[in-house]
Amino acid sequence: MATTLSLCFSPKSFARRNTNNSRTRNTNKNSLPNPNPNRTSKLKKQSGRYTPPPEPVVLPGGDAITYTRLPPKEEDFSAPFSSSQLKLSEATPPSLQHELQEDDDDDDADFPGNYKVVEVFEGIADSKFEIDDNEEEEDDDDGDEDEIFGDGKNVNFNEGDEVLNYENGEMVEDSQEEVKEKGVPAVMRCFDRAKIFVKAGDGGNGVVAFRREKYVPFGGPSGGDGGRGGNIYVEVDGSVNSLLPFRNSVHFRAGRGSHGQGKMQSGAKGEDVVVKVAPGTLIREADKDEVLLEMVYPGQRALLLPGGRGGRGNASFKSGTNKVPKIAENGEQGPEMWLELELKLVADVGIVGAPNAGKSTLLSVVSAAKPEVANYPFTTLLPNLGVVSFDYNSTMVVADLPGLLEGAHRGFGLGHEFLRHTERCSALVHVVDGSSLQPDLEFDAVRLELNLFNPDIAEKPYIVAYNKMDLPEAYENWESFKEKLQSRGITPFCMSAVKAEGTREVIGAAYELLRKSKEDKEEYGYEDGRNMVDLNHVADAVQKQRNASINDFDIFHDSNANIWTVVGSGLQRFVQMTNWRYVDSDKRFQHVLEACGVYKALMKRGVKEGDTVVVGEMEMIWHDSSDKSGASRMKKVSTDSIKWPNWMKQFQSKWDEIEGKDHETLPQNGAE
Ligand SMILES: Nc1nc2c(ncn2[C@@H]2O[C@H](COP(=O)(O)OP(=O)(O)OP(=O)(O)O)[C@@H](O)[C@H]2O)c(=O)[nH]1
Ligand SMILES: [Mg+2]
Repeated sequence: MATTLSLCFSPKSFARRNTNNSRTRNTNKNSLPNPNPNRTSKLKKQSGRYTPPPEPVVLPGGDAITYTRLPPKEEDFSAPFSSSQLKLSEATPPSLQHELQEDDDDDDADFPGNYKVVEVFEGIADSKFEIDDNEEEEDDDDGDEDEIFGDGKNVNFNEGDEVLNYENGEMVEDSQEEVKEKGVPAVMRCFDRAKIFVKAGDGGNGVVAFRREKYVPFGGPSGGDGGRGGNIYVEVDGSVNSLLPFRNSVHFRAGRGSHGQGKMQSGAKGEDVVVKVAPGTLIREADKDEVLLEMVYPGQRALLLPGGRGGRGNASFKSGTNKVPKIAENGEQGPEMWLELELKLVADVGIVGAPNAGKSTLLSVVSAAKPEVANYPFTTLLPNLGVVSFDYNSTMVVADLPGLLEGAHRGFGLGHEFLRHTERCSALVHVVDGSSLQPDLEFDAVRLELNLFNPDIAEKPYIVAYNKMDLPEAYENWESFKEKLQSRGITPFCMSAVKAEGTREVIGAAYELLRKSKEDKEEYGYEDGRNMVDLNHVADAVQKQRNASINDFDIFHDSNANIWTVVGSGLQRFVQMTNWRYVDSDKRFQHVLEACGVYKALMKRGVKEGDTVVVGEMEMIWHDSSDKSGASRMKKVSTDSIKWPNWMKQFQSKWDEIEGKDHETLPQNGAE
């Protein structure tokens, strides 16, 4: 029994696909003129709906990519806190705002590019910036997307976009999750996560052209291939130390390859796009846990998404049996994805402890960093980094983190915002305030918080530094504290950070832990980031999927609706690259389906006359041919039985209207 697939698009199903599937529409866009010339202006109107974001606070010296500290805004501190949380207005002396402002100026001198005194990345939250993802998705599906690059209008806040709920002036705590974000005034939130959209360039289309030259009769096919689409790279830029630039640029689209031209001219390659990130940026696919890339060392570069291949022109289809091929391919679509970026400090040692324990004081005496030190909790609002150098060759980066409160893992206080930065540290220094009422309980409470936040952090090697030994109450409690810890197998250090006594021993011990952990890592060949992993593995995976054989496919049958769906990435790519404008495309399509065994497999599974068969974005009706001659199946397919998809006709009439009729008529099947 001979068999064919009739290319009968049902207008209904096409309409459905057209709205839901951007790939379908892109294909049409490539192959047909824009039937709606007003679309560009509509787009502009859409983007005009967004209220332009207010100018962020920018440090002197041009575009700031790093905030040292933003001046607190009145409204940020006016939010009521739950009773278990510390009220910042109480804890912060009135002069703080002024001091912070002064600090800004001082710190600027140290930027960028060293860790001397660096406090990192802070975002301003403003509900005006809220744009839901769907809206962005809509923009993405727009036909004009290739021309838009980092439009600066679509802003996506992950940390700062929370809208707090208040009832009668009281904050409504719906769930534990919400508590986490509500405890922190917006101005203190750390802009260390960002969501961006990346899309590699589509390949340019190949064209059908024939050589026409005087004295050269039958010049033959001369349609050139389309150019390759641009690639998306991710690169670590040492001069960037926050994700702040992604507040304004959310979309990164590489250029599309140019279309081929006559006289065998291939299209130009699309422009590459390099996304620059700060050292210590983790990249995940949005809403997935797996880390795709870990960008640590300045200069590291990863090919993330390779551009689509250019479609072949008709010159490439010339063969012994077909010397005048009227066929050319669409360019391959460039892959696209939403990414989540997360910035983690690249610190070797993290200083943790309860608020007011003396963490910042310790950092200030062991490094050149000048963090804010004051006698009230939550002096440190953002992590501070300092470089501790023992000699020329041995240095380490130490991060002083905001104090941890009981319940920090659930979001109380500020420390939870930054705990994730310690995930990357090799060792911790746990500072205990010796002058507190019960230092050992304070110690246990902080350890518990670390454990509850992430057991991996609690398992890191750590030093216990009992501080404020110059105060009598601390001195008195030291022996009992030491004994208690020793009975648990921990040997604590004592120090007076403010007098810089005992601090060298503490930091020396931390360095020892660090050195040991580095040695362990080197054993596993993990240390040199440049050789650590093949950073192109994401692109390789994309490429592998692209190179999937056309013969690898699965068939799914929906017996209720009599729909057969043929799924295979090779086949789907083939369908996407088929340019239905050209006469020979349909023949080739039928031929390939037969050659790769789709017909055979369908018949084996029991496909019947009139069943719907879906391959990629094509929907077809199965047609059993009654011709039983011994000729090959493809020959048996009468060209009359092949119908152009309905949408071709619809668009042809629109095109006629727009162009005023007198253009080259689309070739009709069977017209040869
Ligand atoms: N007497 C004495 N006071 C100290 C010592 N170390 C720190 N302090 C004081 O303790 C207070 C808090 O010090 P910070 O270094 O700001 O404490 P912190 O742990 O960074 O506090 P937060 O950033 O708020 O979590 C300041 O007034 C310091 O001067 C010490 O060894 N002896
Ligand atoms: Mg501090």
